[in-house]
Order: sequence, then C-alpha cells, then structure tokens
Amino acid sequence: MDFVRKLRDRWQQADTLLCVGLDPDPARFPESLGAAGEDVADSLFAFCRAIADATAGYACAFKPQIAYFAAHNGGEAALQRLIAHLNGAHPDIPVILDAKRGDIGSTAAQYAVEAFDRFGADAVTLNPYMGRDSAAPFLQRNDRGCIFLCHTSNPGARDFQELRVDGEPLYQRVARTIAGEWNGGGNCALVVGATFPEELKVIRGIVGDMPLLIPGVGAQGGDVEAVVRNGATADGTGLMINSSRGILYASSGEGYAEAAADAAKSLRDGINRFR
Ligand SMILES: O=C(O)c1cc(=O)[nH]c(=O)n1[C@@H]1O[C@H](COP(=O)(O)O)[C@@H](O)[C@H]1O
Repeated sequence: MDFVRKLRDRWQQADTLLCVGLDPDPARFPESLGAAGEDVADSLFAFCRAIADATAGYACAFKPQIAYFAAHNGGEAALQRLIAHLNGAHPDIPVILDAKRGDIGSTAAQYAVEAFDRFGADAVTLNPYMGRDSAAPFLQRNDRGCIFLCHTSNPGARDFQELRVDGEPLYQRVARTIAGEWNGGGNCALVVGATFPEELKVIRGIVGDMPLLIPGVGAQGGDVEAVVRNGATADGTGLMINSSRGILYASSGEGYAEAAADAAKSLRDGINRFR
C-alpha cells in the first residue's frame, strides 16, 4: 500500500497523530544495554525495538534518524534490521527514514534505492534546495512518500527559509511549488517545525490536506495546542507530530520502554484533546 494511503488509514484506525522518533544515543541508554563498545550495533537495535514495540499502539508513524545509526560501526546494519522488524511486527505503521537527502539526479537515484529498497522505508525526508531534478528519482516512486523540508524547527530556519523571493518568503514558495508542481503522484508531504505555529497556519492554507511532519514538540519547546489548531485538516488529521527525546529518554532506568509508552500515550492524548 502506498505511503499516503497507509498513513491516512493509520490516522483513522488508531486515532493518533503521534510520530515516534527513533534517535538512539548510546550515551543515554540504560546500563543493562551495554552502552559503548563492540556491541553498540546490537544495543541500537535492541533499544529501538523495545521502544517501538512499547509505543506502537500510540504511533501513526515511526521516524528513525539515520545519523544516530550511521555514526556507529555496524549502525546501518542495525537500522536495516530495525526497519525490517518494524515492517514485520507493525505492518500498519508507516516508517519514515529521516535522512534529509538531496543531490544531483544520478546521485539522488542511489539515495532513493538506499531509502526505499535497501532500508525498506515507506517515506524519506528530503531537502528541496537543489530543485526539481534532484527530487525526481524520489517523486517517481509514487508508492513511497517524499517529505520535503519547508520551514524547519531550528532557530536558523530564518536564515534562508524566510528570505523574500518575488514578494513572498521562500518557505511559502517551497510549499506552493511542491503542492502545485511536484505532487503529481500524490506522494508529497512537508516538514514544518512545531516551533513556528504561525508559519504552520500559512503553510496549511497553501497545501490543502497534504500531510505535514511536525518535529519540535517536547525537547525543542513547540506547543501542541498551537500545532493542532493551526495545522490539522478539517477532519482533524493531516499531521505527524514527532517526538524523539521526550519519548526515548522518559526514563534511563530498566523500565525505559514502559516509561516511553507512558510518555507516548500522554502526548497522543494531549494532541487528541485539541482535535
Ligand atoms: O526532518 C526532521 O525530522 C526534523 C526537521 C526539523 O526541522 N527539525 C527536527 O528536529 N527534525 C528531526 O526531528 C527530531 C526531533 O527530535 P526531538 O527534539 O528530540 O523530539 C530529530 O530527529 C530531528 O533531526
């Protein structure tokens, strides 16, 4: 099933807009996982599997961040193993590979194979800065999702994304171009930081009911109520609201997976309160 349909089904069936971010940092693992040393790849896998299995009931998507795996010897194999586990154990929950790819077409074609065929992700995050031809190898895989950076969550988002181009901020031009010209396959989505709720409202007005990935609640300080009020579609969906550290490190003790499940449930409920 294609990414956008799978996501819409999941929103409806599980009544959740929460995306569980999988950004494993061995320095923050419970002692029993053996944080450092030669078994680090096994620890990355075991930690993320425990978190994913515990939080699955509250998740509309999982989002592993590739850097947290690729930083370690054997980490990419652990990521591949993890996504195979997610696809097997939780087949109704789409997996977003957060890799923020973008390059000339021939190289982008390899990145598309990496994300969709090697890792088996349903969707990938992409940087649109290099333009249409850099996105084409991803866009043409219309069973998979292409989630483009539009207005990011970090303070430096303003440096370029808010510069005015022909009278409008660049992020608005990005939203308009992707919704109007790149989305022929119906497989596009955008990243909008929770820390910019007014910009989120403008973007929702531009893109109709296109799915939006919203990082930045929890550790980065974004406000859930403002996100839901400004970003949800008329049917109360349209959003994948990501939390990574707030769920992963809810506890550093042996009960970390149960604590993560409690944190995920509480954020899911907090989001649903405003829908
Ligand atoms: O593409 C992303 O996921 C992303 C875009 C953005 O603008 N800001 C942002 O924080 N992210 C990612 O979202 C996650 C946020 O993590 P927490 O702040 O721990 O919830 C990290 O994996 C970031 O790499």
